[in-house]
Amino acid sequence: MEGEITSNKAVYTRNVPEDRLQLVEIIDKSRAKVVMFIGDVDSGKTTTLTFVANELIGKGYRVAIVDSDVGQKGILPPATISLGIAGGRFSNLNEVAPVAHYFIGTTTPSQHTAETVVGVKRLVELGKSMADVVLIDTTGFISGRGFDLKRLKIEATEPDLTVFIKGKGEREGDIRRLMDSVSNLTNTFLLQRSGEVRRYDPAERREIRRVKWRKYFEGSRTVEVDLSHLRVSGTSMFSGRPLTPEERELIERIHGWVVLDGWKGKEEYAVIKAGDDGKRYYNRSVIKAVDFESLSNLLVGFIDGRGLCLGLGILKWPRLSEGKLEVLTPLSEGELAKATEIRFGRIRVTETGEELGLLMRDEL
Ligand SMILES: Nc1ncnc2c1ncn2[C@@H]1O[C@H](COP(=O)(O)OP(=O)(O)OP(=O)(O)O)[C@@H](O)[C@H]1O
Repeated sequence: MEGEITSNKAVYTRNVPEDRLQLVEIIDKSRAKVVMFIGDVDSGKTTTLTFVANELIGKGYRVAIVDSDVGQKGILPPATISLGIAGGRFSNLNEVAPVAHYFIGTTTPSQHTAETVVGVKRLVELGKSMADVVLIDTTGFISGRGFDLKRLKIEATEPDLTVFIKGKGEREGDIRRLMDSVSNLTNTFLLQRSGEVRRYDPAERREIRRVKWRKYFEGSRTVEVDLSHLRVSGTSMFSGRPLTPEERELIERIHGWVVLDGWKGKEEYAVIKAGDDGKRYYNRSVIKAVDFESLSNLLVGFIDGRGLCLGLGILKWPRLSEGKLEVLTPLSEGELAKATEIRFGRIRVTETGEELGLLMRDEL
């Protein structure tokens, strides 16, 4: 089973419906530069994209792939959006060499719409400058907020062609509505759903992710991150001025917390407190209280001066009084030296791939 799961679930196959060949012809004839693939969960998006990419490579195209399927990434690392350039034919997205990443910090885009759109846009632009055609893989999140997300991605990247895979059951209507709503922004093409697609339940999807996390963090080591050298983003912690002893005492007295560290921003406070007392009644727009435990094994990203993600880390131990973080990362000294920023994610995960939980966006 492990052998099967170490590769991505989508692999190259020629056993695809006829309309995929028609699609390749359209891309070739129209010289489409940006093509986005949309469909519901397990509808065959990645399998279709892999087929189309290989056909185009066979025709001599230099193909870039933007993998924005954050829940089931083919191009590592997980929880980012990645740009890869195919060096030649490939059977599996994980063979495509990554050239740039954008940090999302979690495996579901629902609370990170803005980051997802910005990331896809930036990597598509980069891909356009490096390849003849950019193929964009997306998540199967297409209803509710997912509907808006897909629309926004299309508005931002202006694909020459957007490929939809026919939905099944109630998803059929979602796909039709989405297609209608963007038909003034992009050319659209509706593909049949392959009879070969197979569904993966949440436990199987988690298991596939577990293997990928483990692969990414293999051979990692703990490094000391000095916060006086790196900017912190993705959280209201570590910014503003430190609390005065009086403020700390007052907050502790009012709320009955043990405050480990805290900062005063323009108008709001952020504190790290020991233990979760379960109290949620305080006004979070005034004070953001972070449980120390929720920082353990939190995913972080190392960001370079261009705002792109160099790689990931797992926060192992915040040494608050020293202004330092101990972070497990596979990045080399040379790569870490390019980081200007450390960004906080919203998933807790171990280096063996065990997902300990997602955090709400406003929790940090
Ligand atoms: N033409 C095909 N022949 C054989 N298997 C297929 C075919 N199309 C899809 N599958 C299988 O169906 C499953 C789902 O396909 P795929 O991973 O491409 O879907 P997806 O829409 O990209 O999924 P996700 O929602 O995770 O992004 C995979 O196991 C894949 O191998």
